[in-house]
Amino acid sequence: MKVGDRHYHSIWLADDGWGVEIIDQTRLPHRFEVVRLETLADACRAISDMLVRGAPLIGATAAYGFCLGLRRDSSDQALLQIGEQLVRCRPTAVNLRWAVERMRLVLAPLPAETRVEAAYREAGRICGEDVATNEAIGRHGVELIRRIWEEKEKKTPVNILTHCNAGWLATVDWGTALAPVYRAVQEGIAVHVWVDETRPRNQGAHLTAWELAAHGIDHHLIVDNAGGHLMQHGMVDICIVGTDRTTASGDVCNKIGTYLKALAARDNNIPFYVALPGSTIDWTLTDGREIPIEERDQDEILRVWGREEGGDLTRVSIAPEQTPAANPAFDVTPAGLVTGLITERGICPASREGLAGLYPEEAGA
Ligand SMILES: CSC[C@@H](O)[C@@H](O)C(=O)COP(=O)(O)O
Repeated sequence: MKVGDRHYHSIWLADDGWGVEIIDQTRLPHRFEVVRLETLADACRAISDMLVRGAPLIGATAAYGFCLGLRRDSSDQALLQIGEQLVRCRPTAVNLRWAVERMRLVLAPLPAETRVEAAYREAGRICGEDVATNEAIGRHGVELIRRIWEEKEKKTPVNILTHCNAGWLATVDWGTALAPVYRAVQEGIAVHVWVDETRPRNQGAHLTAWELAAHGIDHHLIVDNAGGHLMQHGMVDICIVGTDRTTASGDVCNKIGTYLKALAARDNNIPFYVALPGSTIDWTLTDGREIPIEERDQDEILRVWGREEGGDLTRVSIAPEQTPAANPAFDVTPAGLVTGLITERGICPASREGLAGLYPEEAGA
């Protein structure tokens, strides 16, 4: 999507054809910095330290991490070790495992000396498919927004609430939850987005707001606790969020705080949709409580990053020095609270039957 006048993807191959370039998302919105990855360790650090984040982009980075690792050693043993190292970087987003398994499956049968080239080809394919998938999510999801727009007789913008960042920065392009929003804007539908700040890492304030501002899309940043109030006062027409892992029965695991938004939406009869690519479905799980929830460093809660008036980036403490913090990074919204799942294959109920209808080959496997 757009950064200034240029069209960017969130990850791309450098001009030399082997280095990998990413946007350092820990520096946004204050600095736009491109970082070059040259080794498997670089890719692992980019994922664990969240220079890249968002389930689909984590998967894409892992695929390129595989390429970088294989440049050093493309033996059978390395193939296993690279995958294991990548999978350990972050536990919740299943796209990481999905990408690693896909790379292994393609590369394992090949002679070692041909693996590097094949790995780059496959990583490129994963990225290309991600763009097409998210574009399709946008095409299906926009119909929900259009329906509300027509119900409002096209008189006032459709108010969409979103949590965390499930925009183009979280994928290779387009985003999942924001793809229908971008599409709506392209089709001339008036939208306004309520952007949850998304403590503690503020992906809403730092990334979603930045993306929307760059595209001139009407939005307001709100604190995480404001959503329920806005819903009670008729100021939210629809919630659309992303997911890091969806069970075969439609439970969705997303950024911490998503569940509370789903509860408030249910209490206020507001449709609550989750947008996802097929690669985010974990067909091995039927109960969201089995999803591993990442526990991150307490520092993310106890200190906040910001820009001083002079322009320098700084970090300040916001709690007493002796206060410990607990930092679960994701929560699970049970399928019963989800109005529907927006996928690249269409929209379905958040249920085993709904998902099986769209992905019969996976559900039956
Ligand atoms: C299309 S992204 C869906 C999710 O990955 C997104 O909503 C999210 O929770 C990201 O969490 P993050 O911790 O920033 O990686």
